[in-house]
Amino acid sequence: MDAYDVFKKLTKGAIFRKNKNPKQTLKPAVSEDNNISVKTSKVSKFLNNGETSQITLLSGMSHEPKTGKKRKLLDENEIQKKKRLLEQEEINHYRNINNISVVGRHVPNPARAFRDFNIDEDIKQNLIKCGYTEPTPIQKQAVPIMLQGRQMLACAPTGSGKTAAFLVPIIQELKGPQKQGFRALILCPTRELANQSQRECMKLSEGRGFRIHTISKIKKALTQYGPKSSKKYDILITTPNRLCYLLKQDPPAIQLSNVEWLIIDEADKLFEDGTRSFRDQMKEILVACDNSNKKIAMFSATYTPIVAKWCVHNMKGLVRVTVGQKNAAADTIDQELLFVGTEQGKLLAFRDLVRLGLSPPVLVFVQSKERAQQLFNELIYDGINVDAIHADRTQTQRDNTVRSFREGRIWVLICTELMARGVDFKGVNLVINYDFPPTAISYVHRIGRAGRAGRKGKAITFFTTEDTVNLRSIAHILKESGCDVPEYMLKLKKNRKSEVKKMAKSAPKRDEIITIPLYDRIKGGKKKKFMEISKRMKSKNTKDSTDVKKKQGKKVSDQKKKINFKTKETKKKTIKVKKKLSNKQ
Ligand SMILES: Nc1ncnc2c1ncn2[C@@H]1O[C@H](COP(=O)(O)OP(=O)(O)OP(=O)(O)O)[C@@H](O)[C@H]1O
Repeated sequence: MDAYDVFKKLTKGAIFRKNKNPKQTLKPAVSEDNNISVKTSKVSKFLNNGETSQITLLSGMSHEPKTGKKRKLLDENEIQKKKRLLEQEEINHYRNINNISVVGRHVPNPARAFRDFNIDEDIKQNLIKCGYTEPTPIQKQAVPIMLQGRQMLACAPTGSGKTAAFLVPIIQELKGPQKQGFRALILCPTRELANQSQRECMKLSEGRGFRIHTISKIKKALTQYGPKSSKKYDILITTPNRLCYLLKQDPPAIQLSNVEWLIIDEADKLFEDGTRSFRDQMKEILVACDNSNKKIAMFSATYTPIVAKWCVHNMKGLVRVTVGQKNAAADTIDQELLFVGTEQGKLLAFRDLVRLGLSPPVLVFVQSKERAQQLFNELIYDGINVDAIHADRTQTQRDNTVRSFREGRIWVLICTELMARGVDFKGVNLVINYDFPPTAISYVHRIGRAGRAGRKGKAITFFTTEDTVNLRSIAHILKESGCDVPEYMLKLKKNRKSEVKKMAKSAPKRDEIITIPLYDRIKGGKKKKFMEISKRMKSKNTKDSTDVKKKQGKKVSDQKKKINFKTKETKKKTIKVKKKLSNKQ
């Protein structure tokens, strides 16, 4: 068999086509392509030193060992490459153990300690003065990103230190006070949160002399920030509502052209759709911040696709950072769902909790300001130091209540959704959702008022037969956090989107929060008594029976009088409470 026969046998069935691109020929013995050289070098590892140096890999391809300078360079490159790979692996591992995930190009490495932050010494000292010994995971990753001037969307659990994560880079970047007007703008959904962030900013920037403003008096603000003002202010922390009011003046009562950093705290709330939508206000503010070097960073404990989509389309070089699971509750909170049957059952359950011993401070969430007032009227006579905070109270009243709660003069604070986001009360031991939260996201924020900064907390959520719409999704949040949850809740049917939306927009109608008046409670017994009497009357049918009837009738009418008196008493009690409240206000 000659060579031709062997070739024919070996290529039996193979189809040969003409090479369409004759330029593409097999690469020479040692390719310049890195991949091949890496592969070949791997092969060369198996050879003993100085052993036959030429290996034929494929017909026509061979590995020629490099000599001298060329070889050294190649080895050096390889070492560098391996080093980089190892470093990246280490960084990934560090991110994993801190539950940090990032999406974006060339994301800066997370810092391990405050000393790794590329910031001035005085800020590091201020962090230590605040009692912070180590950065939290979101601070580890977000601070280096913002210090590089990158735009960011950050999502990290409630109470995980997001405020300092955006304040530290801003303080570093702005360096010191200037007369250029506001250079950083921080938007928050409520004034309580704005005040709180201002306090944190003052602590972290101590010694720098920044003028950090919140808009507390709108009349004063109308003249304070106009074009003719001294512009001696640096950082503005406010709600979109107040800011838009100033922007709408003709000419605008505030200039935002020098804003370098725009921070949107509780971003998903500020991008929420609705009747009193923040979204339109956000548009106006973004137009007013017309500095071409402006950078945006958004922070929240929860995430909605709308925000992510907006960021992807509008923020160049965006980095997305997530700590832990998206939209999950902080793992320091022990969560419980408590079935209370009916509205009346809620008061009984609450009083039971008090009887067993509550350890203040406790936050109680209800769905409306009316219900906050109703619950307050009930609890004020239970000997608990209680107060209520809601949008109908003046700002001064709200500030006083928050201060009293922080200082421990109020043990139980009844509040509405107003306090669900961002507000940081140190040491809140227990959150009670008296009314079921309107959405799973609201649940995460409400219960997030407990278990902050690594401390333990508890959350109890009452639910009745009416509260089925979000039960399943909230039950899943409990499960993901490792809390006990009955299996049937997880298997509940998924609700229609329209139902979920309806629930989020308007709270369900609920019976008034009031202890059933004595009159109503006796009513059932009274009926029973009448039945007994009439039965007896029928069986005896005697003159005596008429006497009994008269006697019983008299008793009942006496009782009625008493009941009337009691209901009058209850009414008086309510009037008293109302008077007390209006005096307080
Ligand atoms: N590095 C740190 N070490 C210890 N405590 C910290 C650290 N950073 C912040 N804190 C504290 O943690 C608490 C929660 O911080 P912060 O209010 O910023 O949380 P958050 O993530 O914004 O929460 P939310 O999503 O509810 O708004 C605050 O009391 C703050 O002082």
